[in-house]
Amino acid sequence: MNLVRYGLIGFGAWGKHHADAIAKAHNAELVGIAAHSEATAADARNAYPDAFVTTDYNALLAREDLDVIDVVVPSYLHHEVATAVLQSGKHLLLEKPMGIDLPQCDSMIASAEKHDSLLCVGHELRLSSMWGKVKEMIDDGFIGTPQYCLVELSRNPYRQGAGGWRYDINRVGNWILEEPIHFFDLARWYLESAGSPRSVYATANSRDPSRPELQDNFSAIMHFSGDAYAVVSQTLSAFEHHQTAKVTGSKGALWASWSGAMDRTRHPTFKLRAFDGNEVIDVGIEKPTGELFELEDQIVRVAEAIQSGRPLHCTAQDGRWSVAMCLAASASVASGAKEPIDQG
Ligand SMILES: NC(=O)C1=CN([C@@H]2O[C@H](COP(=O)(O)OP(=O)(O)OC[C@H]3O[C@@H](n4cnc5c(N)ncnc54)[C@H](OP(=O)(O)O)[C@@H]3O)[C@@H](O)[C@H]2O)C=CC1
Ligand SMILES: O=C1CO[C@H](CO)[C@@H](O)[C@@H]1O
Repeated sequence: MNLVRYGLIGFGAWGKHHADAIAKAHNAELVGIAAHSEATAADARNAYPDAFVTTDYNALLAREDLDVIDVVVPSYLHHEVATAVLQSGKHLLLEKPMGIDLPQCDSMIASAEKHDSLLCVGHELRLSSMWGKVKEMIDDGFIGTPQYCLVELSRNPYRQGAGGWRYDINRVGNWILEEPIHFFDLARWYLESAGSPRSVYATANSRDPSRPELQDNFSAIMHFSGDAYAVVSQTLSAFEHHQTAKVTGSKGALWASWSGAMDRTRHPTFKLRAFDGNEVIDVGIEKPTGELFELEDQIVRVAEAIQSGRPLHCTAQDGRWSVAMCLAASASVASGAKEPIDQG
């Protein structure tokens, strides 16, 4: 089968990992890269001398030898760049958050439908051998009817990002869209049988009085249409990177944990323990898990969707839900009240 031809827009901290994952993929090739500054373009040329490199993403999009464009730019540019990709008629892998507001998400969904393009959003944790195993065991009925889910992270502070975009509320949207968005996505996925997320109550605070709008500590309780609920909690005032998910049901419980020196380590420790109502077992995880591994699987999975129609792990609608949950949580932090979640 022909290799799927990838173009990449954005060659920053995470974009470089995307490039590496595309170059490694058995079913893909990295044909071109659009960077922003000349300095970043020079980095891309050095790392990938055979690739077409430009500082104008429209020059990349004008090429006819590309099947899919992978967009890894600061979040406030997702809508602008993704729209140009879809208008060029190519498939799209777009990093999370899908957009920083819901009209952006809706217009990208409409554009993908109009151009008959695949639109995958980069919630790669769904492909994890461990976070995905939790989902598989829930769906197999291991814990009975799922009723409660906690996803929690304790980590070191965010990086600034190119030109400081991650610490500028107008460009980042809010900090819930940065990392808790992954956990809202997991919680909704795990509690899928409980119906749709309906409302959220959230609270947050900042460790730095000069930027109260950027909140280091964040906690939310999200209610589903049945009586199930999820708790998402994160602190950025800690050390290393330690993530936990606990899911309980009418019969049993699952407890997954992951720890690394940082989010991008290739040498994490991780464990999944499971209780079926009778005994506690350690569940074997067949391959390493961590966002670099999941990113590699995501690149392959999108290529498979193009080659053979394999369903995407995370659709545009899933990406929109994740943004909707974060925006409702952000509104709740501001209002101090429980807020409804947009149902689309
Ligand atoms: N799914 C996940 O687990 C993760 C997702 N992300 C998401 O990925 C995105 C990028 O994050 P990250 O890599 O950390 O951010 P960085 O700030 O490190 O990198 C962003 C890059 O985008 C480039 N850029 C800006 N404008 C353009 C443009 N018009 N054309 C081409 N390139 C452009 C910048 O170029 P220059 O350097 O030249 O200024 C920079 O290199 C964000 O949306 C973030 O939320 C990030 C980490 C993990
Ligand atoms: O998963 C992630 C790791 O942290 C980054 C911020 O530093 C996020 O952008 C990202 O989504």
